[in-house]
Amino acid sequence: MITTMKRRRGRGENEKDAKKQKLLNELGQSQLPYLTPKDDGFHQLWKTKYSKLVLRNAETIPQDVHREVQEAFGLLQKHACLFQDLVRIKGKDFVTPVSRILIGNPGYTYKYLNTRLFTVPWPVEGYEINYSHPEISKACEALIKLNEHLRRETVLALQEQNLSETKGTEDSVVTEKLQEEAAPVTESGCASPDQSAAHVPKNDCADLKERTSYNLTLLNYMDPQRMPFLKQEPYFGMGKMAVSWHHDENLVERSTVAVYSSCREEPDSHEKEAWCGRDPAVWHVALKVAWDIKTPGLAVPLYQGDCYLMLDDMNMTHQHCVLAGHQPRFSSTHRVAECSQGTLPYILGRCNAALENLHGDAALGCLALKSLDIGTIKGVEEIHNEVEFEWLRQFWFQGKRYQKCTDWWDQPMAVLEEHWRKMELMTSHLLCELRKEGQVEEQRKERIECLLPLLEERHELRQEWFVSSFLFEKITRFPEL
Ligand SMILES: O=C(O)CCC(=O)C(=O)O
Ligand SMILES: [Fe+2]
Repeated sequence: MITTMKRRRGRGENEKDAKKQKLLNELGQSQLPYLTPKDDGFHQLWKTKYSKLVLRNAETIPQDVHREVQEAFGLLQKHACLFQDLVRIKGKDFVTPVSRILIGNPGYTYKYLNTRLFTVPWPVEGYEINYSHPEISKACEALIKLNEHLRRETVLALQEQNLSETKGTEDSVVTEKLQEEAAPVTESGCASPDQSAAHVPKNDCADLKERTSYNLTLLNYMDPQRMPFLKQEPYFGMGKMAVSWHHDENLVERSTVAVYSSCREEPDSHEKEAWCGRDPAVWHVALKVAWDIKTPGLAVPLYQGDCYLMLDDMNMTHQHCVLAGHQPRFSSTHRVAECSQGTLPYILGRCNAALENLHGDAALGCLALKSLDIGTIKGVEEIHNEVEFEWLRQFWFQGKRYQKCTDWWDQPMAVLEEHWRKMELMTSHLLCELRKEGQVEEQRKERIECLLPLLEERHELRQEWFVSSFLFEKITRFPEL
């Protein structure tokens, strides 16, 4: 818990840096090779080293999905629902060049680069959701529909890849069967209970469902004309990047990431053959094998409505980045977020557990702590830090952005804040108790030793948040500085 909370630089990051530096040294001045579709060997490279990247051209996606999703992008933009994030990389704060919004299951959150985003809920049964405008409701509906489409495509793609390992004439018959089955996925998530397990040996049923049930999508938008200071891709010379090299974080292990890409085509005016390497006017997703400078990189152009899938463990074995074209572009990136500590019911449960140690009535001012056991104290103060830094400050920091779309988080956040206030009281009660005379000295020492690191952490994190808020305010309000 505590380690995930820290915004400070961890040992892992330093090791990664050293590894990266070693690669850069080996590389020296030269640039690594990469292939695009106009290069010989592009398809061969894709097939051999990037086989878990699957492209679904726009033509394979139903027209109504395209229409509704593209309309949704326009509506979200019209209502100014997308925002640049302040993220923290290697201990430093950065504002992302892309603007984002998270849409997904009600009460879910997704943390990337130390920023926790909260979902604008898409409509699922059993939840009443107020949207601030019917057009935002419409947009969320389109995205859940796209989500379902991509989920089915993913099941098919995973099954096809496993089948491609089986031999001979059976292939086409089995593929046909699976395509029929992938359409309405049953409650169990398998194409058909009696067939799939036998044909898909590596992905057992429950697994397959878990690793394809996207629970949220992170939408990205960027207009390159308005972003003159994009970073150059450093290893291959691929040109300007909208999103730098990374692995997607906080996903269920071996889960697929599915991306819908939407970008108007360039009016056909630029010199087609004037460049070598990738076409700088066209958006691309680029991939490389992690920590490997022998395998050439791959740059795949993305045209209006194209989708790509990063299947299975591809997000772990490879890194990806997004190369900017000339036109504005939206993408919707569907993920299976690892949410064991990232949902509203989870954090409410934690708070309730902490408040169990509170005896009495806050309103009447007669409060007491039930137990001063070191285990209990530690547990409570950890939860106190968790709700403050992982939830409340994250939410406060992002200001009123969620209210542009929905009031969904207002009430739960007020409840969490109320819980946090009680925990503040609990800490001050605890400190009072520890100051009291007449305690067994040994016990008192033990309690202080258990409490101190947690209070120190709270203090440091409050300072960090203060500095970040100040910086963000400055950057967003006075970008010219
Ligand atoms: O826009 C894309 O194609 C992918 C963006 C991406 O990699 C991300 O949001 O993590
Ligand atoms: Fe990504």
